[in-house]
Amino acid sequence: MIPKQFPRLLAVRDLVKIYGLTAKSQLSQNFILDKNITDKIVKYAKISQNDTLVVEVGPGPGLLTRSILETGISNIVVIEKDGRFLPTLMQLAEASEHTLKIIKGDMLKIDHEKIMKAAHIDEDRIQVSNLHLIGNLPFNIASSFLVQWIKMLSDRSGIFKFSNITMTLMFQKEVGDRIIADTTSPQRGRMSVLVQSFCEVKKIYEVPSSVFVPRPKVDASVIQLTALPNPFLKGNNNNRQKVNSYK
Ligand SMILES: C[S@@+](CC[C@H](N)C(=O)[O-])C[C@H]1O[C@@H](n2cnc3c(N)ncnc32)[C@H](O)[C@@H]1O
Repeated sequence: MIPKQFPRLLAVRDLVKIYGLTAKSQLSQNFILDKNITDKIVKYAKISQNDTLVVEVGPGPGLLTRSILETGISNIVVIEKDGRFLPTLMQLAEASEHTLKIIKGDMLKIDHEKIMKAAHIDEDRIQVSNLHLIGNLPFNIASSFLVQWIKMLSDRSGIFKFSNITMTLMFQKEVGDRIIADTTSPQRGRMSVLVQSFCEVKKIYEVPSSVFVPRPKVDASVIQLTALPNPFLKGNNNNRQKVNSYK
């Protein structure tokens, strides 16, 4: 369901000009200002209304966010470190009738309770709910994000307590290739083994450097990671029972 106010919002490209939003290289800001591309990312990500919560990391001026909202999703929280984007994101939040909640913060340091609070999700619902984590990640720290999230996924902490978790994340192509490399690939390394121990992985979209503003030196790819079932969760605890039976 598309909120009625959306067509009256200024185009993100114009908002970027109006607010003088030049990219900050230290925050690895390479924007996508072409709605066809963000719509495709969302389409290939298969974000659905079954997703209880969508969390977007680094929304920037918010074009990918608009594409997500247009799926009719009812709950989205975005975390953005750069305060300059707050006015454009707030316009979008108002137009979405507050389906969109904004947190200004650093995703590497944030207390995930803050995300759960913003989303109004209580602990009881988490174990039967779906989380979709999405983002055109800042290339310079994308691997740090992923390693932190896999660690949290391994102990099911923070937002990784949800029972079903899908992540749709943009990486620079070379990093994406390492994440999905199988045992026969020369690109296989620590990152492939770590991520594939906890997730099914696939490349869903290749994005040439020419679609970003400013244009980075490298191409990118969107990788989808689906968390493998946790053997220690309720209803899925065969391993734990096996351990107990030896006592
Ligand atoms: C590659 S840009 C993508 C922007 C926008 N999503 C797009 O596709 O046009 C990365 C975004 O992540 C933000 N960012 C960088 N480091 C961050 C962090 N530690 N926590 C949250 N956001 C961060 C940047 O300010 C920027 O908006």
